[in-house]
Amino acid sequence: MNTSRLFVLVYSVNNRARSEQIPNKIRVKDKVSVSKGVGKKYYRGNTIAHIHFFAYIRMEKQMNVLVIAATEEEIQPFIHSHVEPRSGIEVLVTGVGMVATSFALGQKLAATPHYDLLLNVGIAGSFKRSIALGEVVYVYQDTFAELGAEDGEQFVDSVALGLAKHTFQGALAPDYPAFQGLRQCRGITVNTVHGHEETIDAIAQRLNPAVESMEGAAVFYAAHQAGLPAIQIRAISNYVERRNKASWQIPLAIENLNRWLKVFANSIDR
Ligand SMILES: O=C(O)c1cccc(C(=O)CC[C@H]2O[C@@H](n3cnc4c(=O)[nH]cnc43)[C@H](O)[C@@H]2O)c1
Repeated sequence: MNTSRLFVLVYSVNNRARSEQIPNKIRVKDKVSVSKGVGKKYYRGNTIAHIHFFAYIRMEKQMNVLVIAATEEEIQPFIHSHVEPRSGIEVLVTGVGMVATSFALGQKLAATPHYDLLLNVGIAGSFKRSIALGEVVYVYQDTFAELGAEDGEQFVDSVALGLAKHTFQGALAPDYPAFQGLRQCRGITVNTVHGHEETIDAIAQRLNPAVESMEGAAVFYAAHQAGLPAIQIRAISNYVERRNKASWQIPLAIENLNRWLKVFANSIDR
């Protein structure tokens, strides 16, 4: 259960009653300069006000999160260990790639549009050797990297063509321990995983992404269309390089991703 605190302050200034709701403790401390007791006086701007009533209310609200993954394999440990109906977490397995993701998520949101957060999780490739294999990262922006046209050697993106937006932002992370200390990365989403030195150099020069997946931008796009916040969390399974599947560390990435998911679920389930 996600809880939030609400302060209700009823006070009078020059015998005229006023009230306000103050959504967290810090702001109360900021605003109430003398005391929070009934009958006490405190300063509001230049005016002395008289407090009649001060209540501290603990509100409880279920936060509904849709966790979206391309394959069941990527979130199997989490599915089996944690998700309970009361936690407010639902899982959607879409299939690999932006087309499968868009269709599955579009269908889901048409049937159930009530989510507070869409959370895209999965493994991903990294363009940066400074990111360790297995590291869990927060992808704050994602681009449909192939959306556009070729003009000889040049790539003309869909915005330059006047056809479509190609880059979408994720939401700001909630103030949960799970998000603290995560590396913030820019991502690209592709149909064809980069595996050729020339195209890897070209995309690094054009967009300088940190990570690559096959679904991220599709989730951000769907969230944008539906008016819902979306967050993308990826665990790095491989470097983007000439195809070398033997060096991919999928089990490590899945293990770390699922450990992160547990911490996240505990945050919203408190
Ligand atoms: O065996 C291969 O060559 C191969 C080619 C494409 C994809 C795969 C996967 O197993 C990907 C499944 C899943 O993982 C994400 N992912 C992981 N690494 C990358 C990457 O370097 N570039 C793009 N996506 C990646 C992706 O989101 C898929 O859903 C194997």
